[in-house]
Amino acid sequence: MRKIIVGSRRSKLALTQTNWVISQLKSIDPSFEFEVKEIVTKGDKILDVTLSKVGGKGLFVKEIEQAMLDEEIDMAVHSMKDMPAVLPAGLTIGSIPEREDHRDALISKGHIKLNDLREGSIVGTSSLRRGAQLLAQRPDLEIKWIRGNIDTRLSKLETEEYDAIILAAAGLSRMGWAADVVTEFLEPEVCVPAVGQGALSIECRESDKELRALLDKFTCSETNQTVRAERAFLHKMEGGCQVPIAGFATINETGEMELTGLVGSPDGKVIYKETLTGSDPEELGVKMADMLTEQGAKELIDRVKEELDGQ
Ligand SMILES: NCc1[nH]cc(CCC(=O)O)c1CC(=O)O
Repeated sequence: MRKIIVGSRRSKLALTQTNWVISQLKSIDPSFEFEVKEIVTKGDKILDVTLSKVGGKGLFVKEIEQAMLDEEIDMAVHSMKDMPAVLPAGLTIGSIPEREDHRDALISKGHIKLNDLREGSIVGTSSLRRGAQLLAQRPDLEIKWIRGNIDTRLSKLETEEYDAIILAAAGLSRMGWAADVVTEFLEPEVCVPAVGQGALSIECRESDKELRALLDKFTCSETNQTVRAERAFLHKMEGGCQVPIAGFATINETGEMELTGLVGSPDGKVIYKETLTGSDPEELGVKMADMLTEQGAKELIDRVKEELDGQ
């Protein structure tokens, strides 16, 4: 019997996701055994700085990937949103399971909806993407950075001066908290989700054929396609998470893929946003990036990056 060592961050969300994946894999093939090994990443240790300033996405996954290359662990479950565009040599995405809720969720004191928040309300988010899109609709709001795990952020809403916070619906759903805390789910028309939001990425060694055969059975073809289109867009834009970038794809009634891409300025004053349809995920993502670039998105990204570097 093969025993799979699964590396996981120590946060409640990471462990919940990891254990959920393990239970699903066990029901697909009961002949595998699993053991969870907790790993504390740099991203978990740095809690008081903006994510974009401390090195972005890679932060949460690098150490886990090293452990996988060193064969200390065999696989890891990541939030797709936290995955860098390019994987280290020797590793692969073995599975992309069906996507959870893709939307952002507003959680406010007194359950006041976005449009009804009083003028000047303070909204907590550490995401430039969320900040820009909120400000585009409600320039009067004050965006205040907030860091920490989901539970930390929820308690900060209670104890600090925030009127509302925005979190990914998926994380709240996986924790079983969504029904209790969410004031309003923000549809993509209101706030385009982060690339890969709500999806998971199961990473393993490229050479691990046995595990890959199992993981392959757990892949959702629709999620795989749509996330690939979103990630191709993100990769071509070269934005990282230092600039407000959003991307969300679905498969519509006619079976065609529909991708919405967005690039904006952090203050929400400039927003480039388009929706395109197509069938090849990578082609569609690149087409979106080219289109927004033509409109001026690339210059905006370079300008925003320069401003951040100068801080
Ligand atoms: N930025 C951190 C992060 N990475 C993944 C999730 C959970 C949601 C998901 O799987 O997309 C969250 C929390 C959040 O954004 O509220």
